Parts: sequence; structure tokens; C-alpha cells
Amino acid sequence: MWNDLKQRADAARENSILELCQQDSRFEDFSIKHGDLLFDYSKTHLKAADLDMLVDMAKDVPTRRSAMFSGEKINETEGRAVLHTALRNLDGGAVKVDGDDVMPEITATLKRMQQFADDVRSGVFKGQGGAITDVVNIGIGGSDLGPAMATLALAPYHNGPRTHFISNVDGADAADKLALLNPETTLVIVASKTFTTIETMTNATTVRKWMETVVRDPGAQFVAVSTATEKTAAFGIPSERVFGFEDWVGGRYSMWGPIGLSLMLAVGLDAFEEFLRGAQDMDVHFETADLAKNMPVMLALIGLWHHQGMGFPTRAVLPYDQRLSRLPAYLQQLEMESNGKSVAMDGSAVETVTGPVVWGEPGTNGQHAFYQLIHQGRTVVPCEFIVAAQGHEEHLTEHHTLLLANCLAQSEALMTGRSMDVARGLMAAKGFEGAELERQAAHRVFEGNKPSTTLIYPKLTPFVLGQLIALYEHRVFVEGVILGINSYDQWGVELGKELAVSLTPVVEGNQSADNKDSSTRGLVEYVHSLRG
Ligand SMILES: O=P(O)(O)OC[C@H]1O[C@H](O)[C@H](O)[C@@H](O)[C@@H]1O
Repeated sequence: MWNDLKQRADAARENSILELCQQDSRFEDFSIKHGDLLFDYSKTHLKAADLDMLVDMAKDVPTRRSAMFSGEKINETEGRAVLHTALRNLDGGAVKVDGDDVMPEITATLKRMQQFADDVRSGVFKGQGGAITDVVNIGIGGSDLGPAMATLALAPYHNGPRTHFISNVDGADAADKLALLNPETTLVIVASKTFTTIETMTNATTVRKWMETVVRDPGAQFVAVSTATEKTAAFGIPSERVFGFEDWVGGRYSMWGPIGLSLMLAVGLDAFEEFLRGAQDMDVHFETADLAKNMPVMLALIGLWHHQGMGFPTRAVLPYDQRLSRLPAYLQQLEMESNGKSVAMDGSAVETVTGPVVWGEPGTNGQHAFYQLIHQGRTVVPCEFIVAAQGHEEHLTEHHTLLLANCLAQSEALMTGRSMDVARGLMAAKGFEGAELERQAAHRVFEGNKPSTTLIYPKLTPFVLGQLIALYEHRVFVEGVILGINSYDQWGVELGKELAVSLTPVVEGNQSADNKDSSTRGLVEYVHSLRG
């Protein structure tokens, strides 16, 4: 399968994307519209026959998809089901794990979250100094990136307390954020699936100490979100303010449930529900649409075409949406932690490269920074543009027009490029001649024929954000199925954590670095000399 893909993709390098896009039906044939989202993949080297082959690669997806949605333990290395979809299965049917319907528990927890959020937002729940003005979410990875990304994305819908996110074990993170806050009116959410993550537990202890200096009963202003409810009690958070979830929700897939509490507090119950409904809408589309018209499936297949087929090592995610500025970081965890693997489900080595490096920044800012390399560097970077037809700022529509024009101009420029002849003409018009004209013109050539895709939506509403994130989640699933890997474990993060534990006493100076290699020993000794 992978050799066929490579051969076909190699041959397709000769295709002119511009010529393909000069055919009138190109856009219609190479785009999918579902609900509020349009996914355009016309500006790629793909021809119809390539699409047939790609869709054929996804033939095992329906079986695995049913297995996921029905609660089978598809996370085989951890023996767990993968059921983040159940968290947004609003008004849906039963979902069973080991024969038990998990929906009553999910619904009950959602109701508790709603009641609590309502109490905080209405001022019924108070801190020592009165109504809660600020919420601090302490978490990292999946317990941070989702809610942090989504609260920023939905800033126009904020009508609750201000939200802040402390994640890094670097004390600067806590110090800078706490400096803005009044402990007497701050609510702290300790968000950790395992409630053992060293960064989160260290920050939680620091924030409790900060609160203790002023607040008589700081525990009363703490909430925990975790699967490890026994550990939350040991930390001193009473069960009525603990929101639990089950281990079949992966950390990076968890913001639809209690990990999303900070988002619910910020935007309110209705907007949060709309967010869930958007994701649920994408779930239904993913479960029911034909593979060739299935947006997550096609997004995944285009990804495989570019990375495994054409060999492009990275993919840029370029939201022309300032409020999606944390989306690339969120997707880095979602995609790279899920599909950055080398071993297939059965323990054998994977035959191909797996997930690409995902990176990006919002447009138009990136245009004035790294787009130079995208347009004229030797590395081809498939670009994923993301943009709304309308902004929320009705008084600033001219900004949005410029934003859209820039987004569309970039995908056009990547496709069209600029030939040497055109560059010569430009330089001749500026008065250059002979060898100098040739030299100057060469620098102004754009190779073009560079692929990109575009996702367009009407406006970044909670519903659309839900659709968008669920789209990416299912894309990861589809890529994982075709690669034959387990997208739901993350053993690759363990080794560094273990070594950090063993290095802590060495850095403290309580243990010798003698058993370490020369490089690590040298670095430790140098650090000691700087720390005095
Ligand atoms: O939610 P927690 O248990 O604190 O875990 C936080 C994060 O840390 C881990 O190292 C994993 O790599 C992530 O997948 C996880 O989201």
C-alpha cells in the first residue's frame, strides 16, 4: 500500500496544480461541505484516480470507527475504550463499556458542572472576598491546551469570570499570573486526569500557599477535575467540588467533559452546550457520510498523501483567525502525541513514516515571518489555511476583508508562483539590463505548484469550534487506523519524566552526577557553578 502511494504521489509531482484548478469543476469535485464547514482540497496535485486509491486506503476505517463509537477497547496497549465522543452524545442513545451504559454518569456529571458553573457565574458561590472574579486552571498537556485554546477562540462569548491558565513548572508561569489576581475572589481548578503530574501538583501546591496567606479556608476555593478521585481527596478538595471522568477519555481528547469546566465558567452553559453540539454534529457526519465525502476521512487522506506519499516532512496549520492562535499548539499535542509512533498495534515496526511535524501561527502575522521559506525555500510545506467568512467585529469589517484577501492570496501564490519570464519583465520595467537583470530576476522567481488546503466557516461560533475540533480528532483517528498504530497511548513521554525524577536530587546537589554521561555531568556541573 505505501509503495503504491509513493509511486502515485511521485508521478503526481508533474501535475500542474494551476492547470488542474483551471478546470471549471475542480473546486466542486475537490471540496466537501458539511454543515458550517467547507474543506477545499482543490489546490493539490491530486487527480480523480488518485482520490479513488486514497479512499481505498481507508477501507478499514468503518469497522474501526464502529468499534470506537461502540466502546470497544481500541486503545489496546492500555486496555481502554476511546469514548470522548460519549461526552458530547447529547440526547443520544446508550454507550456501553463492559456492558454498562456510561451515559447516565456523563449526564449527571455535566449537570453538576452546569449547576456549579451557574452558582459561580451568578455569585451564589463566593470566595472569601465575594463573587468570583477570576478562575485559574492549573493543568498541563490535555488538561490545559484544550480549554486554553477554546477560551481564547470563544472570547466574544465570555460573560463570566476571567480565566487564566497556569501550566509550566517554570515558576515564572505561576508568578506572572498570580501577580494579577486577588486570592479572595479567585477560584482554582486543579485539572489533571491522573492527579500525579509533577508540574500540575507543584503549581497546585504553590497556588494553595499563595492563597493561604490571605484566605482562611483556601480549600473552599479549590475545585478538582480528575479520574483519580481518591487523590483529589488527599489534596484536600472535598468530593462535592470534584468532577470526575473515566479513563476512556484520553487527556488530549478531554475538553468536552469536566476538563472543559474553565471554558464553561467563561462562556456559560448555553455556549458550552453549543460547543458540544457542534462536535456531536461532526461525529454524526463522520459516522454516516460516505468515505469519499467524509470530511475527517478526506482531511486524513490528504495528510497521508502529502506526508507518506509525497514525502513532505511537516504541515503548517495557518489560522487566519487571531483567536485560533493556540490552535497549532493544541493540534501539536492532538496529532503528534497521537500519531508520533513507530510501532504498529501488534508490536511490529511501522512500515512508513507516521505523523508529520505540525506547526503554525496565525495569519497574517506568519506572512511577515516564515512564509519566505514556504514560498521560496527548498522544503515543500503543505499549508492548511483556516478562515472565517465573517469576524465578530462588525465595526471592523474592512479588517476582515483584508484578512480574507490575504488568506486567499497566499494559497493562490503558492499555486501560481512566478516564472522567470515574468520576473524578467518586472526587472526590465525597473530599468535593469543584461546580466544584472538576470541576477535580480532570479531572486524574484516563485517556483509555485505548492499544495494547500483551506477550511472556511461562516464565523467562529461555539458550534463551529466544536465541529472544527471534532474534525481534527477524527482525522487523527483515520490516519492512525491506516497507519495501523494506536493513536490513544503516549508511551513516548515517559522516559523523560522518569529521568527528570532521577535528576532532581542531582540538580539539587543532594546526589552525585558521577553515574551520568559526560555531557549530562558537564551540564549539571556548569549549572551548579552558576547557581552557587
Ligand atoms: O491530565 P494529566 O494526568 O495531568 O496529564 C497531563 C498530560 O501529561 C502527560 O505527560 C501526557 O503526555 C499528556 O497526554 C497529558 O495530557
